[in-house]
Amino acid sequence: MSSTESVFTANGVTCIVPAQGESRTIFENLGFAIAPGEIVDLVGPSGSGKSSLLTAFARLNPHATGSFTLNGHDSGEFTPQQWRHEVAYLPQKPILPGDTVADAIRLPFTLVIRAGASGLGDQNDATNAAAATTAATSADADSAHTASAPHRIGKVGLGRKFIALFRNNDQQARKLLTDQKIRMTLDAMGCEDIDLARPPHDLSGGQAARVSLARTLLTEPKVLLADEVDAGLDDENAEKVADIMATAAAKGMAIIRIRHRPPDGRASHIVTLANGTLSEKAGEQA
Ligand SMILES: Nc1ncnc2c1ncn2[C@@H]1O[C@H](COP(=O)(O)OP(=O)(O)OP(=O)(O)O)[C@@H](O)[C@H]1O
Repeated sequence: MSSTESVFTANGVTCIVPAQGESRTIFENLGFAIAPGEIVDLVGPSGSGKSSLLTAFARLNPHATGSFTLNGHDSGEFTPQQWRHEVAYLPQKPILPGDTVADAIRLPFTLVIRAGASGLGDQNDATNAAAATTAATSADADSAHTASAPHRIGKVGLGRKFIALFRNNDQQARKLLTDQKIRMTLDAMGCEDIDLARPPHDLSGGQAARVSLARTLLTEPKVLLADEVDAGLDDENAEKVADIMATAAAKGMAIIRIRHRPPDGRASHIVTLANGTLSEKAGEQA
């Protein structure tokens, strides 16, 4: 694993989940590090704990413990929201509420304004925006891994709340993140095919994956944790998603991708999680 000039490190990471009234250790005392601009692919058998590890890195996994640093600063120096701004978790299934694609992309910024109006906006906008993105997009992770976030986004609970907040604050969010800026950002990512005025539920799977990725990248995390975001996509769309990430990495973002697809030549390292152990085999570099 990378160690020189790491932007992110993890040490002593352990995950113990409840299992039929007892507990089961998924992995124990794992270490990991990644440098700015690196793409590390995390692979391994189904159920080996890849998602559990990524959600642990994002401090979203209540069953995991460990020490984490960002640019040499211990995670304890950050609030969970600040941490998730810098270490952003992107789940496999895009969740894009709102009437239009532009609204869906603006969601984190809309929620920032809402937080400010409620007197909760005591951190900077980007931090809140990223935290909101995580909250809005990590429903899968929440349901699987986060005991402290019992609401599901969707037809009930948090979903409606987000949409209500979204409508209330849309005007201000439009000023913070204009349609023009969104258009330029999407075009720069090779997403010229995505119409901002379209309802998000009309998007193809590949388009939805790219919009979800674009939304997270707009909040400028230092580390992106991408949990199988190319699963279920055809090769062409998987390539587009990979291109967008490679461009972000070229600008310095550290990216960890859980992947089940064959290597695509973009990873700096490929790390396998199996039987509770992380290993990087010689010759597996992409
Ligand atoms: N909250 C939880 N409660 C109980 N068991 C859990 C919980 N979260 C994860 N597990 C179990 O931990 C193991 C690892 O799950 P995880 O989703 O991290 O694996 P994975 O490698 O990402 O799998 P896949 O490749 O199929 O997505 C699985 O056996 C899963 O059932």
